[in-house]
Amino acid sequence: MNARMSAAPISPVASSSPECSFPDRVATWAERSLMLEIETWPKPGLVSHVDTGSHTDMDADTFRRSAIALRPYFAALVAAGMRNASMTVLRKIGLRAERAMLSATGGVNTHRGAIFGVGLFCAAAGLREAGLVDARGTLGAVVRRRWGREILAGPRLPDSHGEMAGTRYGAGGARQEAAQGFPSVYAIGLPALRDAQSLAPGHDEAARVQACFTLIATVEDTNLLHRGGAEGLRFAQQAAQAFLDNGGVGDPAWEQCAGRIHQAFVRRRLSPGGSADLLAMSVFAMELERWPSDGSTVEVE
Ligand SMILES: CC(C)(COP(=O)(O)OP(=O)(O)OC[C@H]1O[C@@H](n2cnc3c(N)ncnc32)[C@H](O[C@H]2O[C@H](COP(=O)(O)OP(=O)(O)OP(=O)(O)O)[C@@H](O)[C@H]2O)[C@@H]1O)[C@@H](O)C(=O)NCCC(=O)NCCS
Ligand SMILES: Nc1ncnc2[nH]cnc12
Repeated sequence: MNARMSAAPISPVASSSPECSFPDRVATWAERSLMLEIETWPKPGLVSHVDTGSHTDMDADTFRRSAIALRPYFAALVAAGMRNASMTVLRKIGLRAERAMLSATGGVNTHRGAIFGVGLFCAAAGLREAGLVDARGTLGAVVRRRWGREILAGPRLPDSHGEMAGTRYGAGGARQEAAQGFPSVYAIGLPALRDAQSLAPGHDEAARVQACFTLIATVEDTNLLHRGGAEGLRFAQQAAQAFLDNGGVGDPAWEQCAGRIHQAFVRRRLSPGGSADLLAMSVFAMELERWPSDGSTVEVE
């Protein structure tokens, strides 16, 4: 594998500075996870530091401005989790974050799903740090146990792309993924990241590409259903699976192969935004789910 140097420097995680609070440390990593997702190419149909994929209204800088704007809201979600806040409270913070996102992007929806998913992971990190739940549980398990029922019962956005995909195709979307504890992160994205990084240490961008394709091959992404219907979702999943069956990033010609698939998505205007968010969440979990140093294990359900 030959990794590509990121085009833009990623701000160093401030976790080493002693005066940095726990919410700030987690928010720094949440912002960095969104930045690393953008600094990954090729991601079929998606925006990266190389090109804008299937989009004409947003580019890498749009996402970077959004990620920077969201950082204080991720910190607020961590702090809310430390206070054992309800989903109603988290939702209010999330809606303020969405307004900040739209202000930073000139009205473009870059990260609504990521505000929800990464935001829930931030709140779960706070709840776990406060000792209010079993420290051995994953962030996903904490989300499922503490807020899963409220997420499913909570208010819905009747005209959202996700709701329309749910009504038309029966897709569970982001809400179902969250209520189940983000199985796509723990059973698909995170293992793919770890396996690829162990095969080729230091080639982190290639590992993120591998994880992205692995997610697209499996996730019922409502963005793909919104833009391409059931046929578009099937095309995307089969194309991603073919890349993996051919060896993924372990194949010497992987970048050319992945680039061709990227262009095939662009020709069809397909954009797996949900898989992009789940990739960012998998990167986030890589840091937050470090195996405890005392040798005990993190409970992965
Ligand atoms: C709970 C919500 C996430 C609402 O979800 P819902 O499904 O009702 O509607 P959407 O607004 O469509 O948001 C879902 C977004 O989640 C991502 N996603 C899709 N499939 C999955 C999946 N299987 N698992 C996980 N996540 C998934 C995806 O987000 C990304 O794509 C975005 C771009 O979206 P869009 O603009 O529609 O796509 P385009 O193709 O660009 O549109 P056009 O150009 O064609 O117009 C972007 O959002 C990415 O993040 C889905 O979009 C949540 O919205 C909600 O209720 N929020 C309220 C606040 C809150 O509760 N916060 C909690 C804080 S802890
Ligand atoms: N890189 C990306 N491109 C398009 N939509 C996205 N949603 C989240 N990340 C994205």
